Amino acid sequence: MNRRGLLIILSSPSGAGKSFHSKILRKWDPSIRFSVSATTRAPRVGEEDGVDYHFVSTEEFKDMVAEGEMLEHAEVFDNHYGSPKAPVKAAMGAGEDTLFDIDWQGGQQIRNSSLGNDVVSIFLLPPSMAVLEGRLRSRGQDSDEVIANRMAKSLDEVSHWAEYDYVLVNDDPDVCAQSLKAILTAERARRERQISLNDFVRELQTEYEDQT
Ligand SMILES: Nc1nc2c(ncn2[C@@H]2O[C@H](COP(=O)(O)OP(=O)(O)O)[C@@H](O)[C@H]2O)c(=O)[nH]1
Ligand SMILES: Nc1ncnc2c1ncn2[C@@H]1O[C@H](COP(=O)(O)OP(=O)(O)O)[C@@H](O)[C@H]1O
Repeated sequence: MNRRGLLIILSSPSGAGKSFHSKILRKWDPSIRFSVSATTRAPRVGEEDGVDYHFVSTEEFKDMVAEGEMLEHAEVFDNHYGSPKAPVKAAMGAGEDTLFDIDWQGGQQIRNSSLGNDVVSIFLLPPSMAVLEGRLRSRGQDSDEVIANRMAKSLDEVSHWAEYDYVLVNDDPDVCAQSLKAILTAERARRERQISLNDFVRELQTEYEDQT
């Protein structure tokens, strides 16, 4: 039996390194599908529609929610963000893992949904607040005002760290990437084992029923 794909949720305050590590993970294992969120935020330089995000109007976003097309959705930094449901169901059915770069609200909604048992959630912490601000600045994508807003909200996001299965400090990028790969390798093995044990226990039951 094919295993159902895992839902890998990566959260952190803005600038702590979700996009950076999500790209490394997908390069390491190209079978990992990235959940392309819909957002009402304006595209950044270099972001591609349909690849980094589906950039939509507020009206389009609200229609998607009303039609029940979102697995989860939330308002973050005054914009709407949501994860379309259909690609996630397709990936799970095909036994492939989906990676989400979403905030704590989205993580909580998926964990509390009927797919909660399929979730592996990881929270990234910055090594310090000064480094976090430095990363937001060095990314060179956001205005001072946007950076100040993200810094002001970063500790709200951090306050949810204990809701996650794993928490990593993203200091040395290679060390953090190795930890992420180790987590996925172990979680995948655990899931395979669960399936083979389920089958084995079913065989024991059949054997017993045949004998009695
Ligand atoms: N709940 C939810 N949050 C999302 C989704 N997509 C992105 N986010 C979060 O929205 C926040 C802002 O994302 P973005 O504007 O790309 O900024 P960045 O995190 O600084 O790169 C981040 O915390 C993302 O993880 C989504 O589909 N659902
Ligand atoms: N461990 C790290 N050391 C140094 N720079 C990093 C590290 N992780 C990420 N970065 C850089 O910090 C900036 C913010 O990271 P990003 O992945 O865009 O954050 P997020 O997606 O969480 O908002 C990017 O320029 C990225 O290349």
